[in-house]
Amino acid sequence: MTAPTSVAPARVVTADDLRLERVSWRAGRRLIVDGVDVTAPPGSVTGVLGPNGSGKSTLLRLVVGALPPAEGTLLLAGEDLRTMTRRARARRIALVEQDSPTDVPLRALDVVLLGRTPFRSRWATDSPDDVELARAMLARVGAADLADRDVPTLSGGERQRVHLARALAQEPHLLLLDEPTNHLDVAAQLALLRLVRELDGVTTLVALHDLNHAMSACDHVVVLDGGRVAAAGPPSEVLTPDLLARVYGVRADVVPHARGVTLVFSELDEAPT
Ligand SMILES: Nc1ncnc2c1ncn2[C@@H]1O[C@H](COP(=O)(O)OP(=O)(O)OP(=O)(O)O)[C@@H](O)[C@H]1O
Repeated sequence: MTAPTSVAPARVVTADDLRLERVSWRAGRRLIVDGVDVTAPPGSVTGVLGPNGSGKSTLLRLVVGALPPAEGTLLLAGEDLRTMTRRARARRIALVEQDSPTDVPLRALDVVLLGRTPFRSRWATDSPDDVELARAMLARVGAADLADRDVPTLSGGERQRVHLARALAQEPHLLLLDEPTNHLDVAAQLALLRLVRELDGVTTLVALHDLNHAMSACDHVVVLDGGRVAAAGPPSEVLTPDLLARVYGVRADVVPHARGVTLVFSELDEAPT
């Protein structure tokens, strides 16, 4: 695996702001996402946090249009996402799911080229520009050497990078990442968080379990609990020991170090050392 390189995107993309107002989604009679508000300014990184089953993935799937909201307003640069065509949404929004399909019999480069589909006419083949962009995005996520590998033969972390490269090749205005550090080793996690921070012209919504990653990578966080927003704002103001005890049921100690603070977790009833 080669180290990530800093290849600039081929085109400058203008980030869009995202506004969700009172967005809800039901599975049967159960409210899974319950009146959620999110405001993500252009170019910002917003962390979507919360315990297992709190509604993070569902919220991302509502934004990308994979699920129809039951209620609420979803605006991308002021445009109603509910009335946008699938193709128009795909030209503006890219999603990397938690476990993207892995059994497609394609080379990694071909998977990345799928990111260009919304910009091509139906029968057009890959243009040299598209291939160049796809290779640049593989390089950007440190996976240039995987271009000719068959995706089913890749490891979990390698596939994760290929799917991220596919999303970047889509040149999205809004990038949705669901647990992007899953499967990645510690160096690759840090490289990914740096890449997310350094992306120009993209607004990012990222579901994360690692709250220290949220502290270092996000401008804002939205903490979900049972489908509702429990707290929202800058991570250092939101991720307090009180909030973490209430929402996650854990004790959190805020430990200062040379580059800021780290949250150290223990079970609530564990005696302090
Ligand atoms: N299609 C569905 N039908 C029924 N229940 C669903 C459906 N989709 C999601 N749920 C339920 O909604 C809740 C929220 O799921 P979601 O995947 O959004 O949570 P999450 O916060 O992303 O969880 P995790 O951190 O475990 O990935 C869960 O209890 C899940 O079982």
